[in-house]
Amino acid sequence: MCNRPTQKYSENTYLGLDLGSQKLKAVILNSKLEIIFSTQVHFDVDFPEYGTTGGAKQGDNPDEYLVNPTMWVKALHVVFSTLHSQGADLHSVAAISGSAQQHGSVFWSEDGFKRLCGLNCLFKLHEQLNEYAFSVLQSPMWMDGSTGQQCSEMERTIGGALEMSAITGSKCYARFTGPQIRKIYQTQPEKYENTVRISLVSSFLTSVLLGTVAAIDFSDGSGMNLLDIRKKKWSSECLDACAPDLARRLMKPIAPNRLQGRVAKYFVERWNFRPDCMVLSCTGDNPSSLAGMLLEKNSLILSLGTSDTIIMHLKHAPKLEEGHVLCHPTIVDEYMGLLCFRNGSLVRQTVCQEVANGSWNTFNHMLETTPMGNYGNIAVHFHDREIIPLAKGILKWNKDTDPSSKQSRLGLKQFEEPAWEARAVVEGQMMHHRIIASEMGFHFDSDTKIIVIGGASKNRHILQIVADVFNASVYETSNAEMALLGAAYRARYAFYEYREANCSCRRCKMPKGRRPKLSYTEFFRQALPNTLKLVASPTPGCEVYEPLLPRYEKMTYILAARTAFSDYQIVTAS
Ligand SMILES: Nc1ncnc2c1ncn2[C@@H]1O[C@H](COP(=O)(O)OP(=O)(O)O)[C@@H](O)[C@H]1O
Ligand SMILES: O=C(CO)[C@@H](O)[C@H](O)COP(=O)(O)O
Repeated sequence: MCNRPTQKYSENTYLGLDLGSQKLKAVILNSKLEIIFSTQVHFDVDFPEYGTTGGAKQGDNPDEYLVNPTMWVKALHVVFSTLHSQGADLHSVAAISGSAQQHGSVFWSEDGFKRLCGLNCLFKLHEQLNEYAFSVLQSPMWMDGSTGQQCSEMERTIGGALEMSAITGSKCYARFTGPQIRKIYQTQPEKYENTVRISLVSSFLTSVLLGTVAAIDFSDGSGMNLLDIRKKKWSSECLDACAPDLARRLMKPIAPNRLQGRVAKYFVERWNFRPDCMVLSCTGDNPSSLAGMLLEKNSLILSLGTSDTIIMHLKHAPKLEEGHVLCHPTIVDEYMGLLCFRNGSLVRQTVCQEVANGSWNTFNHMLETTPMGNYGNIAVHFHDREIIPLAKGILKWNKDTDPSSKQSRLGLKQFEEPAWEARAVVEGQMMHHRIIASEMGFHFDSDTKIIVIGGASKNRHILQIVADVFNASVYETSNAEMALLGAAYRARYAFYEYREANCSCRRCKMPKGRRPKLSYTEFFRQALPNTLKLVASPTPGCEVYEPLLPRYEKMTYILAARTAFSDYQIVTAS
């Protein structure tokens, strides 16, 4: 049923959305930036009809991870309906923004484009943006690692991995959208031909809110191997190396702080949004987490969501061999560094299931009753093909394993105690994160602050291992949902900027450069209390990890060599 808009609301509010791997979450903040409404949809649990595990379905090839985009549309409908039925006054929402898993893509058909522009409030969103709206119904999502061939082809055309990284901030990575688009173009050419627009998951979210296809923002656009991150334009060489007639399908990219438009009439008529409700570009979940934090020097964010990621602020864009440089989501012409580890929460969850019957309490008890260093028992758990290094498999060593022996390549079948398995998975992951972050140039010292966010950051036992392995203090924020809050904060700041630009008071009539407009950071430094809380400090004796780090690294080399060899065998066999 369509609603007739009411015109009164008590205060302006701000809506943030986060379309993560496993859930769609929403939050409404009041003018004091307090959460007044929130809701979420958990895909695996709430939508069993889509048959997802961890928010995706495996394709024919074990490295393929796919999502039917109509699931996300349905989730959006359910989230808005729930907020409305909770009694949220959606007429008070002055601005909306969102965050979404990075790299995934959505392929709009011509029919879908028309349906999006003509949404009818009498029907549900997913009754209109259904299977006819998308030319590709199995969209690749960030966990997909099946485009090794396309990565090599694109890099070769551009002049090598370093050249690709110099332009786009990253060498080609299998989950990045450019190689994924190339794979669709090569393997399903008729579907590519029938695609009028391509969105990232974040710009798909913006598109549904706007009722037309939205531009891709620079920050999330940096995760495609297509954007020149310094010139802030699509790189014509990269587009040509990817697929034909791509610029039209992607449209011009846009600054993350640019307003994309007003909310679609559909939302006004169906859920009583006000017609002038502003829609700011949605962006990737990692940039959005950075927007949710005011990071100090020496701090890095460790996000323990579905993936584990490390996020840091960079003033300039270094040229890297591994890892990613992205355009900063809130500071023009600055950058962020990102490392992503595919084997994060889902691996911890699997081991928790195996050794503790899925109970985090039992798992935590196991962590509590085992010592730092785990008596020398180390495990590498790359259940899925890891991103850095490209390696898949599980390898376990104990203190007696000789790295130069033949046996070290096979490792142990299992440890003697289930509790050692529990500690080994978490310690191994954190050793891996530390090694790769150091290789990327992050210098850990006694001033280092690690700020943890994401689903697993509520687990204090895991956080203690983070503090010990990194030998650094670990802080949590009062709300671990930083990507979600970052979205709502960006909406809040966009409304402030808009007000400042359009205010006609004497102060605001001053010539531009003299107006004391607050930057994003200044605005939130004033508006937000310091929410960081120390939750774990390194335990005396944590130097025990120093000799374990090179052993762990050696184990990852063994798995990487094994993976490269089996890839080589597949290529030569075909
Ligand atoms: N108490 C806990 N201990 C460890 N991990 C947890 C705990 N609670 C939730 N998690 C993990 O958090 C993950 C989800 O994190 P979240 O940030 O919500 O995901 P996303 O944003 O990627 O959809 C789950 O896969 C789960 O394993
Ligand atoms: O691929 C990346 C970053 O490069 C992932 O971090 C995705 O952005 C998914 O995020 P989560 O759902 O795991 O938080």
